[in-house]
Amino acid sequence: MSHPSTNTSEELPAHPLAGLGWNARVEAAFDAVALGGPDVLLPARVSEARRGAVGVRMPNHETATLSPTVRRAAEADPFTAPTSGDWVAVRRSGDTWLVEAVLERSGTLVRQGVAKDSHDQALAANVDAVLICEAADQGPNVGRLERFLSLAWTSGAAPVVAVTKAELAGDRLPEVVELVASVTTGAEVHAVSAHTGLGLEALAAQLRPGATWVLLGTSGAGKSSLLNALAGRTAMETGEIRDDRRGRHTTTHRQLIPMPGGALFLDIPGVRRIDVPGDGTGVDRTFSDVNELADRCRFRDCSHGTEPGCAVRAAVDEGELDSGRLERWFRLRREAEWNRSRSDARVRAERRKEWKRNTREGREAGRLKRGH
Ligand SMILES: Nc1nc2c(ncn2[C@@H]2O[C@H](COP(=O)(O)OP(=O)(O)OP(=O)(O)O)[C@@H](O)[C@H]2O)c(=O)[nH]1
Ligand SMILES: [Zn+2]
Repeated sequence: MSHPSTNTSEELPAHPLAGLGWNARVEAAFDAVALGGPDVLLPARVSEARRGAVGVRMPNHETATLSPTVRRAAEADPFTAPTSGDWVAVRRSGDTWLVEAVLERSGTLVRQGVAKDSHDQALAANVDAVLICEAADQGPNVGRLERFLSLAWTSGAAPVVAVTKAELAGDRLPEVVELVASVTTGAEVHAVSAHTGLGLEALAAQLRPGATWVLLGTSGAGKSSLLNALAGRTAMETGEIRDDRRGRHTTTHRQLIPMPGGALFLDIPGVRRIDVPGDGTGVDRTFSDVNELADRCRFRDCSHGTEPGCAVRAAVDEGELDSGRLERWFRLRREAEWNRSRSDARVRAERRKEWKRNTREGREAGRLKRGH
């Protein structure tokens, strides 16, 4: 029996933000911006990003406006704008809250900027795990899965794959799961059904307290249904409800959704197009099996075409590597390369602009060009 005066760590009250994923890393990031400054800053977590403002939990729901510094930084590079899941430092100013800083992120899901001059966008920040949903009755589409996996791995968060609507696959389920598992190296695959409850307990056991999750998957993959089944309540609207309300005004509602075991789900905007990030690490990780083979090729710079001693081609010939997977690896690597070159081009263009603004030569160049 514990005595009231014994003050063991178990008896310390939990941090008021513990239920929102507050941990030692975030605390250190907060201290780095909050200590020593003239203002009293408080930590808060972004549940919903809007233009010029954010919905936050601290832990009660509040709205916070972006401070001029944060707004200017977001205008210069939208990637730095506070997004769902971000931890921010806020300050009371009159009767509003001001976001004074966005704390250092870990696990950021990136929407690759695709236009030549476009910036990457942060879809969700401080994500620990990504739950990728692929419906059992529609394929599965392994190419799409590899794209989602690349996106997840690049973020630094750990992917888990849910083969949803598992009961619809009937006798084919083992075959479907095997196909999914064959392209899911280094991540768990769970066959689940929101309707029958199949696999939910095993998946729920993965949702560790304080961990932040994001759902990825195409529209209709069963993400909302799965989330509701795991939560044991209606936390997100499913397809049927939305169809009922079609035509009526709907708000996009982004939230931090608490789960029974203490994990959180971030409800992020649907990812329609999945462009592989220019940072190729996610593609490398997704295709780690192919990369391991490539390490055994005779030539370091083997293109896995017609070179002698190519371990990758040998694996295809021996039936150990699916030729379709090899083709998809080539394609995603090319795409990542292309996206990287585009963002490099944007950075170069911005540096040139900066140089023109800041240097005397630049000003002179401008004057010469204008002819006075
Ligand atoms: N048979 C069966 N149907 C399911 C299951 N889970 C979801 N569905 C159905 O699949 C449809 C789409 O489910 P949602 O949960 O709305 O899918 P979503 O991925 O959230 O869709 P978006 O919000 O558009 O991205 C709905 O009609 C669900 O009833 C399941 O386990 N079994
Ligand atoms: Zn090779």
